[in-house]
Amino acid sequence: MSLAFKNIFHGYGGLEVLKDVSFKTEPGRITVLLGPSGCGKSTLLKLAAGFEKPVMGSVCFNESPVTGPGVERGMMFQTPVLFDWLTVAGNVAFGLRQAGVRGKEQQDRVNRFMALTGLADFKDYYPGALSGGMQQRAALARLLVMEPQCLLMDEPFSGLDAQLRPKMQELVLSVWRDLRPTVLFVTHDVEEALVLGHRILVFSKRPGHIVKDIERALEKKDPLDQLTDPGFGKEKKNILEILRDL
Ligand SMILES: Nc1ncnc2c1ncn2[C@@H]1O[C@H](COP(=O)(O)OP(=O)(O)OP(=O)(O)O)[C@@H](O)[C@H]1O
Repeated sequence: MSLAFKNIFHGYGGLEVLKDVSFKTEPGRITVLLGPSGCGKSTLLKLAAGFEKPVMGSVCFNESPVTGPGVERGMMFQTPVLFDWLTVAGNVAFGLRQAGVRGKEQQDRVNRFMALTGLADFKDYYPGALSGGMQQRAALARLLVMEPQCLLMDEPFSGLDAQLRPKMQELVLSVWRDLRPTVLFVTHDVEEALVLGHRILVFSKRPGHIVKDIERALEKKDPLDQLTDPGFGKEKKNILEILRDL
């Protein structure tokens, strides 16, 4: 269940985006990619998802080269990707139907992941009737129902209100406690990186490369408890200093 990036160089036309990036995620842990806008964080997720191939270097999942998208690596975007014409339950069931999972098994899996993401009472709602946070819950349920081993999360909460974000972060932590997926989470928010990350990789400005690899405790408290922890401010300051000096 681990992703390995080896000597990745990538760019678009004449734009150099990633420069010699190598790291391997720990199985069943949350690795956060943190860095300034445009340094290539989302590009790394696209390479992991198999949407693009690196110009140089390799991406492997469980020791096998990534050659294209696969259900074992599920991606979540900043804007929830939902079908407006299907109910929440219909959206969550969509991938299962495509995969030929039907009947009671489909129903059980949809119900399980709607409950896990706090959507049990919203199954007959259409996405347009949901708040942004609920839409992201539905997007997460839709991803989780396919039982991916690895979650690729590209700033999924950056469009949400500040008071909603700790709730969504708690959701990620509770999903992680239940299912222990390997998570690669992109953010440019230092607090979010600290709240979620078991490991934080800090990237330079473009062309992005890793400037700091920070290991953190495995046990994760509730986001609000973490934010008010006396040591939290010091860790945040250390990272902000790294980002300031880039
Ligand atoms: N398909 C593409 N074609 C051309 N340029 C691209 C493409 N995708 C990304 N870029 C450029 O590559 C650079 C890195 O983009 P990327 O989205 O990976 O950065 P990021 O670190 O995730 O930034 P942000 O935090 O702002 O989302 C940016 O300058 C972006 O404009």
